[in-house]
Amino acid sequence: MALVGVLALQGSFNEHIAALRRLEVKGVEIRKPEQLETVASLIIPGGESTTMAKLAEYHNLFPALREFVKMGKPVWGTCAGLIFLANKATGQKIGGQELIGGLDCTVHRNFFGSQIRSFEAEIAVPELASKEGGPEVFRGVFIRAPAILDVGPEVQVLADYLVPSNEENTGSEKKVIVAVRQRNLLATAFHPELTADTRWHSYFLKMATETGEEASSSIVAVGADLNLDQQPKIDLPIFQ
Ligand SMILES: NC(=O)CC[C@H](N)C(=O)O
Repeated sequence: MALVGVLALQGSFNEHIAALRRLEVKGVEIRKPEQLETVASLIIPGGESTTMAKLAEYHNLFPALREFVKMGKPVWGTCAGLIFLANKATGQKIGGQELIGGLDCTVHRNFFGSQIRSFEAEIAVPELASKEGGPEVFRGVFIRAPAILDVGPEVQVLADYLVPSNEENTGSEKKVIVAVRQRNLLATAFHPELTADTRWHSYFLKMATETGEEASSSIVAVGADLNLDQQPKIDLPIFQ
C-alpha cells in the first residue's frame, strides 16, 4: 500500500494534510527517518527553511531524505520545501543551511523580500490546466517566497512570474520561475495548500500513482484501511 508522507517538522504541514483530505487521501506526518519507509511519496511544506533544516539535522533526516529522492520516489517541495530540494540556494543565512538537493536549479531563498512583501497573484499554469482541467491560471499565495533563477536541461518549467518593475529596478521587468518538475520532483515557490484549488495536489498524486504503478502500488484513500477514528477531521481555514 502506498501512502503520502508530509514532512511535519515545522511550517504548513497540517494545511497539506487537509488539502489531501479534501481529495480523500490520507497524509502521514513524517518526523523520523524510519517513517519514510512507510510512504511512497513525500510533500515538504513551506515554513522557514533554516529552522526546518536544523530540525531535520537534529532528527538525522537528511541521509534518508536524500535516499528517498535518489530512489525516484515522488517528492513535492512548496516554498521552503522547494529550497530544500534545490541543488543550490542563494541568499542563505550566515553559515548556510543543509539542503536535500536533487532538483537541478538555483533558488533565491527570499527573492520577493521579507514577510511584508508577501502577495497573491494569478499565474499562468498551462501544464497544470492541460492535465487537471480548470482555469489556465492559478491563484499563487507567495509568503516570503523564494524564486528559481535558473534551471538545468532536465527541468520542465511549469509556471513563471513577471516581477513588476518598481522604483528600485527602473522599468526593467524580470521573469522568474515559480513552478518546476524534474522527473519525480515537483516544486512550487507558492502555497497551493492555502487555496481551495486542489489541482497541484491532484497533479502530484498522479505523479505518485505513475511511479507507484511501476512498483505495483496505489494511493490509499481515506477510510480504506486506516484507523481513522483517531484522526482529527477538522479542516483548516483556507483562502477562497
Ligand atoms: N513560506 C515559506 O516557506 C518561506 C520560505 C523562506 N523564504 C525560507 O527561507 O525559508
